[in-house]
Amino acid sequence: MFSVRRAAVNLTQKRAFSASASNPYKVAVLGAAGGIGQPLSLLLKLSPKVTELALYDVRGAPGVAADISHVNTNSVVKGYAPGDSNLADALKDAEVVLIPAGVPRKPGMSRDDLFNTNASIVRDLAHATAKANPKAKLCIIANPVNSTVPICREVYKLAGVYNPKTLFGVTTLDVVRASRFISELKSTDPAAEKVTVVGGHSGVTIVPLLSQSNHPDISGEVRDALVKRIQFGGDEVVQAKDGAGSATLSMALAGYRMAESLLRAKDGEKGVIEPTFVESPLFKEQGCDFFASNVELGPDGVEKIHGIGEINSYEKGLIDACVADLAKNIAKGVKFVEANPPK
Ligand SMILES: NC(=O)c1ccc[n+]([C@@H]2O[C@H](COP(=O)([O-])OP(=O)(O)OC[C@H]3O[C@@H](n4cnc5c(N)ncnc54)[C@H](O)[C@@H]3O)[C@@H](O)[C@H]2O)c1
Ligand SMILES: O=C(O)C[C@H](O)C(=O)O
Repeated sequence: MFSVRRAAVNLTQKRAFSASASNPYKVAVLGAAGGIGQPLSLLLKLSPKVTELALYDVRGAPGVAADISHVNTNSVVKGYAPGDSNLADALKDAEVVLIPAGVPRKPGMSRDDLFNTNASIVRDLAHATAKANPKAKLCIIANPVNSTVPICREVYKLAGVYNPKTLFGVTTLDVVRASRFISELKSTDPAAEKVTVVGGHSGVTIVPLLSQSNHPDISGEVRDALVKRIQFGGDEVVQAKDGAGSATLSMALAGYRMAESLLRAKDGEKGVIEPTFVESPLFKEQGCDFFASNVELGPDGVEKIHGIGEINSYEKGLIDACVADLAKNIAKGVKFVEANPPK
């Protein structure tokens, strides 16, 4: 027991000292005191790539920052409450900005039911980012991602600073879940299970391409149940939390993975690929300016958008259902900003 603890402490120290191998990076979390924000910030504190952590929330961020700042890694943590130039200061010089700010679902709600509350929260935070630090890589976690990401594009366009390479909807949780669920089914190591998931981030817009996984043989009712579980995995957590919110801990891991991948790519690492919801040519003709697929990341953000690859007729049906819903979700976000531009 003692030696295990020693090993853990040594690992933390080693990580802290290896920070010099990477460039210094500031990361900002907006909504940092929430269910996702807190564990996400903790994981970022453990990253040797992050040298400064800016934690902003409408309530509680200074306390969360004070707490996390005691973790024994070298990065500096600062908490920011609303007022004066605080939000702009939190955003200034950040390489990556993550936005988990917004309300989560309760049982019986769809992600789209969050639109009325979260659209304006995301619009205003995107507006602040467009003004204070338009070059930051902006990662949107707040739901409904299918609409909040287009909202950010419209806000950036109005500010004259839109760059499609730096706007990301975080869909990493869908592939995290997919690899875990398939590993449970097949009794394998989830780390070895890579499942491509494309489309958007809600219900039928989440399209797992099992034919491209290690188990293309999964078929019939087993396949249908697995696809449904991946598409509606978020509901499992919402129901289990019974009114207390949605996925926070698995989402923190997924958000951390996305941020870390962006920093690795910024540091010049080649072949960094993440699934993410970005402005994409793949289904533009069908009304979907945004689409999640595997994206190769580079120092400037999006380097190359991968196509969806070969799919079977069952998956073609899933894509058709996805595109029909997704186009509406995207249009809803665009219309919201037209009618309610940021002030
Ligand atoms: N993309 C995904 O895969 C994914 C996964 C899980 C949850 N989510 C979404 O993430 C969002 C947050 O979930 P949560 O469980 O952390 O919720 P939460 O309620 O626990 O935390 C949200 C935080 O945002 C803060 N906040 C609200 N308005 C703000 C503003 N204007 N500026 C700054 N902070 C503000 C709140 O004070 C709170 O601390 C939800 O919309 C949820 O649906 C997305
Ligand atoms: O399900 C939710 O509402 C939260 C999140 O989008 C998830 O996939 O867990």
